[in-house]
Amino acid sequence: MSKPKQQSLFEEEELPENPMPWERESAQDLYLAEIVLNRPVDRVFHYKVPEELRPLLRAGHRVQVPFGRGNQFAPGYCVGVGPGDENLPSVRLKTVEAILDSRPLFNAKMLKLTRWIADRYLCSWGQVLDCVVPAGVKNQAGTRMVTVFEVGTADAADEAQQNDLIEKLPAKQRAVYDALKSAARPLTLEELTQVAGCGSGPVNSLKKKALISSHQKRMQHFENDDDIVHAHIQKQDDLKLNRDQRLALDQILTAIRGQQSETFVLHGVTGSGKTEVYIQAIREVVSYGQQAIVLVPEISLTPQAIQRFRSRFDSVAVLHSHLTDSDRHYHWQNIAAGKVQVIVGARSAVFAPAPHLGLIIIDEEHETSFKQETAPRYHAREVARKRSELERVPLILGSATPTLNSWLRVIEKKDTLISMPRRVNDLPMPGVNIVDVRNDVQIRRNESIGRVLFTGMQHALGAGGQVILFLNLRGYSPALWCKGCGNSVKCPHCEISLTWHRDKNLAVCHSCDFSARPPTNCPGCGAPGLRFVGAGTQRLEEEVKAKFPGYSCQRMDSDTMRGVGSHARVLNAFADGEVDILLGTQMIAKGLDFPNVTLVGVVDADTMLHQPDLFASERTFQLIAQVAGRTGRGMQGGRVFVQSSSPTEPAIVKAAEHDFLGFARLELGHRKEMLAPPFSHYARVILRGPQEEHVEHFARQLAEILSVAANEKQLQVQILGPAPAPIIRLKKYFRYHFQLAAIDVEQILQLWHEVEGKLPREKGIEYIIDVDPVNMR
Ligand SMILES: Nc1ncnc2c1ncn2[C@@H]1O[C@H](COP(=O)(O)OP(=O)(O)OP(=O)(O)O)[C@@H](O)[C@H]1O
Ligand SMILES: [Zn+2]
Repeated sequence: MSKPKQQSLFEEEELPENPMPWERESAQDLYLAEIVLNRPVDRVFHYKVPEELRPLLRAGHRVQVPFGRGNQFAPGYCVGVGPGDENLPSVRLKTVEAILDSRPLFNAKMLKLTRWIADRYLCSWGQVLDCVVPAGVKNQAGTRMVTVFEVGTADAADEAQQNDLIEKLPAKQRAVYDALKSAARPLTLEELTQVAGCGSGPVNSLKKKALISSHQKRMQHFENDDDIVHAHIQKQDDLKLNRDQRLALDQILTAIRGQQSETFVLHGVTGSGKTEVYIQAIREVVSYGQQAIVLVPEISLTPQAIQRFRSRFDSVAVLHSHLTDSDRHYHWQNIAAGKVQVIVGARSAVFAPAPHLGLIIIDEEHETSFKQETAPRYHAREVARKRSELERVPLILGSATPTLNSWLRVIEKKDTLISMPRRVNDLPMPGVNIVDVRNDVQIRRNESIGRVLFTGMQHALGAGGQVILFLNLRGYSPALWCKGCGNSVKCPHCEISLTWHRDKNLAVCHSCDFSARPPTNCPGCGAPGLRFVGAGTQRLEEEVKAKFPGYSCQRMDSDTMRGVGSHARVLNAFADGEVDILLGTQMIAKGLDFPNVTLVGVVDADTMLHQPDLFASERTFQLIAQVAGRTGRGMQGGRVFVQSSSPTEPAIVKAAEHDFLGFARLELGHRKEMLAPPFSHYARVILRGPQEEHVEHFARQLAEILSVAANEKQLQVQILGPAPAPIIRLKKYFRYHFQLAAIDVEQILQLWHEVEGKLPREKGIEYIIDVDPVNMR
């Protein structure tokens, strides 16, 4: 079952060289548990299971075990139980202390899935299991221990004597006794005194007489029931599918009915009605009593999106980041009990403990937020793929701009393509104009809205339409620039320019949250008169308000959307037409469906383009195509203006032409030439430490060891680098990185396993490995 070599704790202890014969008692008689812990080392430890826990302990349980030399108690996960085998000396095995949950948290399939993640993303099984269980489940949030009472005790006197006692009870005690006797379950003191109409005195007296007993019981007291058991929502009928939707659904239904773990790449242009296909596919599995998981990017968990699911199904659990621990615990239990039909959530919802999973859907499959940036560094799409295989259920990857990764799998016929090339109701795709702003007088005057976009906005607003403006930089000015030395002011902890936030008059680092009053003189050369250059969303908002005084404008970025519910408020106001112009960052780029939006402006298409990043082109294409897709969703049509200084850049041109296929062909061509992903796999090793030379030196050392090992073991793994990371300094640490590259990811994994235990350590330097990274900075 488990891949890492099984070792047990006693190996860490000082053992007598040769155990005495009598110590070598038959290991066969022992009942052992395999336990993994939330530590970076991927090892399975053996523990003895005490007699009283034998009938209870199962694989998937969370347990308490003594660990390490000091035998401190630590939580662990039981991944197997059974008789010991003769190869395992029984001496010095430690004993499982307690089981922490009433039921196992993982079934056999989830154990397999998590084991796979540990292997695939080079982390420990314990880390994966610990990441899967929400904190609220671990600390049993929303529950508490209470004392409950029931009649009778274990050491009760004989019956005649007891009856005699009961006969003679004073009225109040008698009332308590009778109330308990007729109760269907044990009662808390509060309940009991209420039913019997007395204080706690009679209860205590009864206890002394051993006529009633008490014990501790864990009870739920979820506070946010109202929020979770959402107010009754007007149910809606499913829509009548158009031809493309029908064909798409039919293919999916065939896979569902055949219990096939097929992966579908649902490539549907923006506004083609993908959600309706998801919903009707879910309808099928729900009719069998099964559950569906729908993964969406966190920022797409808009009220509008949630409403779409809640108005169609009776029980929908939405797992978003604002949930309290107690909400999460509540959801986890309901999902595990099979009471939830549809689970909608961000990345981690891929682990929802649905007992009879029927379908997994990932909407906006191209979003980078499906990759986790801390250990375990899994990609929810790949985890979903594996889960679909283990559970034998289909997986749908939906997007208007699929990743090249998924697209290559389609070309190689590993996944099945479903195309929805038309918008619903035969609405045309919006016309897109690329506006070359290099000679625009307004842009040259340092404004953000050029002449063409300005005229377009006037026209659209004048005709009663709404406008969305997209700019992927928050704050007022992304740089404080010194005329004297030509440098911009950097964060003292990171190699990153500070952004000026005018509302609070702070210079802020968007990487580490450092903030300070902007300096008046250049910290580098001391010259006075720093200039604020470039524009972020705050400055754009100011410009819009000045240029369009008669219209209402709302900014949406992570600065304005801090409060719970603020997202919903703004989007509702926009839907109701109270807001004419919505401007913001990525937050407004995806999934929004407002038919009255007749103009979209991409204020600066080049921001993502000039990043030293393998994926810059792909991301630029996706973002522009997605933003452009927010318009022309109603009968009034729509138009898009894309302001750029690189108007011939293929990613921008192809997005303007709504030509995903053309873009994919072009970009895959480049990647193939470089043998870059998706034609190969990368694993990125990132090192950091307080001193640059040390980090660089250590990076070279590690790269060398890996290179030698690859040669020795004849593994086809190339080492690219090391080099300074694009952000060379972050949060006070210097950073270096290198890539392990291979056609077959297994070769990388094998190489890492080969050297992992033998890699040297260097004081103060930390390193991590990120398999199939999406973040190259
Ligand atoms: N068969 C149908 N008949 C009428 N309207 C439909 C039908 N299917 C979907 N719609 C409507 O079309 C609009 C667009 O659908 P939806 O938002 O699902 O598109 P999408 O493909 O997810 O787009 P995007 O990729 O831009 O998010 C929605 O308002 C939806 O209610
Ligand atoms: Zn910083």
